[in-house]
Amino acid sequence: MSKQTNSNVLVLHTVAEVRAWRQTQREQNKSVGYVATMGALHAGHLNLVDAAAEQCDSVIVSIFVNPAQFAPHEDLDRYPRTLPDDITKLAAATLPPGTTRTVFAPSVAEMYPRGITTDRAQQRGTFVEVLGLSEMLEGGTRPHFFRGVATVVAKLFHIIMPDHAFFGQKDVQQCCVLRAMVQDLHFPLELHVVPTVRDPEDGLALSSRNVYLSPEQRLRAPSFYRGLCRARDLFDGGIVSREKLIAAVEEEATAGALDIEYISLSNPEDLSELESVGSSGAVLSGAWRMGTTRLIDNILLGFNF
Ligand SMILES: Nc1ncnc2c1ncn2[C@@H]1O[C@H](COP(=O)(O)OP(=O)(O)OP(=O)(O)O)[C@@H](O)[C@H]1O
Ligand SMILES: CC(C)(CO)[C@@H](O)C(=O)[O-]
Ligand code: BAL
Repeated sequence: MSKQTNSNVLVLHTVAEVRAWRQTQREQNKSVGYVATMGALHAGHLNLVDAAAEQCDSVIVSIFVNPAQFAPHEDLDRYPRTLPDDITKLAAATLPPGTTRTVFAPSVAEMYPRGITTDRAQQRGTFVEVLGLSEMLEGGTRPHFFRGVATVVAKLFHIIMPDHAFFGQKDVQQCCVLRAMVQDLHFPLELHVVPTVRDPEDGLALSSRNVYLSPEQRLRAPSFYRGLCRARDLFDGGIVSREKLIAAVEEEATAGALDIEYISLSNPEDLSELESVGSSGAVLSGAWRMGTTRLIDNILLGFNF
């Protein structure tokens, strides 16, 4: 049942409601900008909403913790779920006057009519896989992950039919995978990558999973970004070698006693590992663990999306 909350956010829960809403936007000649999220909204998400509102008349945010992108041992059950707060934040966002604000918060059954389990061997039904780009980096540690992301985002694109979709650079490989999916499946939309929003004090990339960090872990977490900044300084000074750029990140991350999972210098087109930054630029990215929490970050060298 759709609901107008806080007076300016329309909250929809079913595919049928979204289809009816989409038809109205079409009849009113409103362009639709879409932001996909798993909720627990923070300033990074709200920055995507701002970007969507700058470009489009009507902004829709999906809030759905997607079981298909979690492995059985991951944090699906404890992932923060804060729908009422999320709606309040969207209601309070300062957007251009007249911007229509809508939330799509479906149930798992609505999104996966055949059911969904995190046990991949037991999954049934239709899935989307972007081969090649999904296997390395994040896909190396989370082999189920991009299949789950591509599947749910393809479903959401079909349901919402946005003109523009906005994703965060923090999840850089996700942007590459989804960009390829849009191209391969001929989705009639424009995909935008929005820069990472960081803590203004210490530069840690905002992430819903930061709430898992203890105060002591939170103090150490920004050392990865400090390493990325040092690598950027080297690159700006003409250093392009993989060894030197990665060593700069490694040194800072080691000083912060981070448990590094990978540090990568990769080609922005196919995410293959590079020996040096060439004319197409490079993505310098990585993942690390702090106890049971896993965080990621990246910077772009010599190119922009
Ligand atoms: N700090 C950020 N800056 C810009 N975009 C962001 C930031 N954090 C998340 N996003 C983007 O918001 C969208 C929804 O992401 P999601 O709901 O998973 O949030 P998250 O903070 O990345 O959570 P998680 O901790 O699960 O990775 C994605 O496109 C993601 O890249
Ligand atoms: C794109 C997404 C909302 C799909 O569930 C998720 O992977 C995320 O929040 O980045
Ligand atoms: N922000 C990507 C969602 C995930 O890590 O599950």
